Amino acid sequence: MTTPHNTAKVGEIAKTVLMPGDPLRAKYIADTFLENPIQFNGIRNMLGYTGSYKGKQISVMGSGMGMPSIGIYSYELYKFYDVENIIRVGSSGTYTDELNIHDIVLVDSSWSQSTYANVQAGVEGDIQYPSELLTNKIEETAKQINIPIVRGRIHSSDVFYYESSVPNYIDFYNNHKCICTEMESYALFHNAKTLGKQAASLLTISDSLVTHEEISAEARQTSFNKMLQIALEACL
Ligand SMILES: O=P(O)(O)O[C@H]1O[C@H](CO)[C@@H](O)[C@H]1O
Ligand SMILES: O=c1cc[nH]c(=O)[nH]1
Repeated sequence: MTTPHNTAKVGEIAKTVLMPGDPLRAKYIADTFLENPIQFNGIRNMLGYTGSYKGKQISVMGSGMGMPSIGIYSYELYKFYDVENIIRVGSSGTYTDELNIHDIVLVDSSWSQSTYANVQAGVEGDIQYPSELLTNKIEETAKQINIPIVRGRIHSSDVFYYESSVPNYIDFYNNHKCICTEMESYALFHNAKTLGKQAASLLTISDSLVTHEEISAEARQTSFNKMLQIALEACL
């Protein structure tokens, strides 16, 4: 079957999907790391590809930005395409000067003010967790290939640009123990749990809320190879 957002037929998407927010990062991953990638989706330019990595079939697809967007794409992958594992591979802004640009964060919980889980399934609470098994596998893989990562709680926000009249990153860091921010993991983790599937999230620090240092839009498409290597190796 196809969906309003995905023209792939069942069987064209692998059991494990790497999911960056940016569809052009999905194309970069397919072009750089997958053998014989075949594009399965282009609707709304939300590019998706299936290819092989060291002999294993893996798919990669953009999620778009924000929880409504990853909510749709991840739900369809799990529910209609028999996908078992989704590993988000995202960019993130750090809330602390203990993290530097290009550091890699493995999410072990996501705090959010989002209503996604409540609206979608009546679930209360402001924290969602990734799948322990998949997250532990990613952590072990990073150790094996000697790429340092930091495991911690993150903030999944509905907002990128805040007014100064509302609490800022200092509050999210001090009072909610979030070390960095992005915009999708909370909804992804909720969908996975609700549908009995696996999800994990790896993030590369692209900018700092503390120092205002940041990398370019182009670098956010193409400079995350270490994080991608961890995610791909963890699929094997
Ligand atoms: O780089 P991606 O994976 O899109 O992730 C982060 O970047 C976007 C904001 O610039 C949001 O989607 C946020 O979660
Ligand atoms: O969601 C995001 C991603 C990167 N940097 C931010 O400040 N927010």
